[in-house]
Amino acid sequence: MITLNGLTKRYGDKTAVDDLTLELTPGTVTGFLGPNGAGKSTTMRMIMGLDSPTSGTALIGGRRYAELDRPLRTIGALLDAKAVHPARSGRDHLRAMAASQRLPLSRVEKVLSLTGMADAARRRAGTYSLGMSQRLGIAGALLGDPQVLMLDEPVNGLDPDGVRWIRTLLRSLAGEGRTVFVSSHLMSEMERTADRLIVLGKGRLIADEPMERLVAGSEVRVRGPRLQPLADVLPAARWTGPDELTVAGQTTEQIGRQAYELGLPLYELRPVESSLEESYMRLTADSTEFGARA
Ligand SMILES: Nc1ncnc2c1ncn2[C@@H]1O[C@H](COP(=O)(O)OP(=O)(O)OP(=O)(O)O)[C@@H](O)[C@H]1O
Repeated sequence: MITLNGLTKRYGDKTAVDDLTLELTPGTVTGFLGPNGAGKSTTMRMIMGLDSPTSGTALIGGRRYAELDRPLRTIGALLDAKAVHPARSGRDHLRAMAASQRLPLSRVEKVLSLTGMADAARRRAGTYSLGMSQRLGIAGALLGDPQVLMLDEPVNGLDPDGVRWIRTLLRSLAGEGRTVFVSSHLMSEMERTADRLIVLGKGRLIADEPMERLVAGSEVRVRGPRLQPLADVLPAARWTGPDELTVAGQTTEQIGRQAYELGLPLYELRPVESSLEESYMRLTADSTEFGARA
């Protein structure tokens, strides 16, 4: 469990993370989204004690990172896959991590095989591709068999097999009852992987929703031979075909009743699922720091 309470980080007059309060629960993959510069990495760094909050707290299982005894056993994180000594082999890197926290060396072999890195473990980390570095970073995060996993952009640089591997791994870790917190810019991937989504914009929480609610139909598609009277009474309706209207902000029940009262036959009346990407673009329209303005 990760608990953020009023978490805030200011750099000079810039507020990178603004009064963030939320709880990340076990057994769930929580996706962390937001435009570039929204404050995702800063939030994760504060959870790991790498940045200190200006105010508020970030607790893991009720304690600050610095208060954890052998933290790798409580929380595993991948924040920067390239933060590995390039001359060290993957195996030696993990062995040093294990030794630093008195973890059994058998865990090193276990996580190497879990991440598909056993064959590459003897090579120097400096020769790894980005995908292999990501796998080594995930091996490090899993080393202490922690209940909480936090991964910043873990699918960056992975090929489609690697992306699928991460998805399956994160789902199974949450299935074992762990808390999984993962940031990504890949919407379609988040849609398949996460149960819950947290969206940040300019440091502020702008959405915290179960995935199914974010992609649930927020518009209704109506088809029929004579829809003009319906279009006249529904200001939020727009024509999306010669015999088709798309209506925002109304339920199928409300529209069905209106059509009945106007005596209009309908061929089709159904909620339209929007993709996560569409919902995300709507939510963050006002929060992109670097977006092009028309
Ligand atoms: N050490 C720092 N000094 C000054 N400003 C910083 C520092 N670290 C981050 N920032 C600023 O804080 C804001 C949030 O940055 P952060 O890296 O947390 O965003 P992000 O959501 O992770 O972005 P991205 O998706 O691009 O990785 C940005 O405006 C960034 O420029």
